[in-house]
Amino acid sequence: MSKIGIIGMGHVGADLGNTLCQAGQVDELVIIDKKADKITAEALEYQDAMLSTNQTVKIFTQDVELLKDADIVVISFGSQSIDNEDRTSELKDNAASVREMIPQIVSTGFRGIFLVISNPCDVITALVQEVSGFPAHRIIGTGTSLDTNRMRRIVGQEFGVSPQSVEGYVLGEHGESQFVAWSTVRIGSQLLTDTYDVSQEKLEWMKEETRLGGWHIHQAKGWTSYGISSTAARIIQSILKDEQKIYPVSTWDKTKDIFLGYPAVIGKQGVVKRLELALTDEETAKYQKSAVKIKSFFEKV
Ligand SMILES: NC(=O)c1ccc[n+]([C@@H]2O[C@H](COP(=O)([O-])OP(=O)(O)OC[C@H]3O[C@@H](n4cnc5c(N)ncnc54)[C@H](O)[C@@H]3O)[C@@H](O)[C@H]2O)c1
Repeated sequence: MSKIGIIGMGHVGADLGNTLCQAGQVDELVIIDKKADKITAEALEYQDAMLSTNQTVKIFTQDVELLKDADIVVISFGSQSIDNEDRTSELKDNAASVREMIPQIVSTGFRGIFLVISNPCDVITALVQEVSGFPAHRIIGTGTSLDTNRMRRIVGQEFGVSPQSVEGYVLGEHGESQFVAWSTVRIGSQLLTDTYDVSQEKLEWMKEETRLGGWHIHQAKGWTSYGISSTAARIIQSILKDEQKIYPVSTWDKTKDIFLGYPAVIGKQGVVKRLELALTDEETAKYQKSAVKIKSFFEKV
């Protein structure tokens, strides 16, 4: 029996709930939002849609107490204040929501895993850990997993291969200081920078396109949701099925004492272990810069 809670059922939370229901990925779903009418409507929509896909997921609404025995609680609340190209503009409102909601969830006796999507993702993940008091391995932010998918899409397009055959990671902040760790990027099993005649300008352009990936979508439709909800669904599956798959999630780095995007093995217990990448000196410096930035925002909340 698997049970997932989603707190914050806007574009992202609602899409995630739909993804989980359509795939029959969970047995029970508890959905919570400040907007009670929207929650009622989403529950009805999920039930209507599941008739066509022949899935059965029990939907519960607006009851925090039911999270007591949930496997995972997803944090996807948001504020409307997101500024173009600055995810940190949501910090004040989302930090207030963490302080309002996390103690309520913890006081139910919940002992599962928090999966954090809300922005600024790394800072909110760190705050959820601090407020919950949970061990760091049970707090996971989606981190740079979506950015990594965007990088794979762009590299695949540029080099004429399926993005699914592109491996590698975007690391650091899910935000402006993120970077592509080119020392990890492979097409097939071949290192991109060794195998292809690729200029520094081209690498820089692909990195910028990756960073701007969310904003291109955001500018046109006002939000992004399918990419992050399917990414979150994959992480949820790795936890529920103890798959031990590797995702570049926002995870606690003990040497930096903060959460930021780095590949980790994800299983039933949350973060099983972090990889040990052999980054170049330049990449190590960029990772450090991201850590300093996230920490400085964390210290403000
Ligand atoms: N990590 C990523 O890669 C990624 C990608 C896309 C969006 N996001 C973030 O996800 C969050 C949600 O985005 P969205 O587009 O769904 O926003 P949205 O504005 O559509 O929805 C936010 C929802 O949260 C609810 N809410 C706010 N405070 C709450 C609280 N204290 N308790 C319960 N519900 C609360 C609101 O009522 C609203 O329904 C934002 O922070 C956004 O920046 C992250």
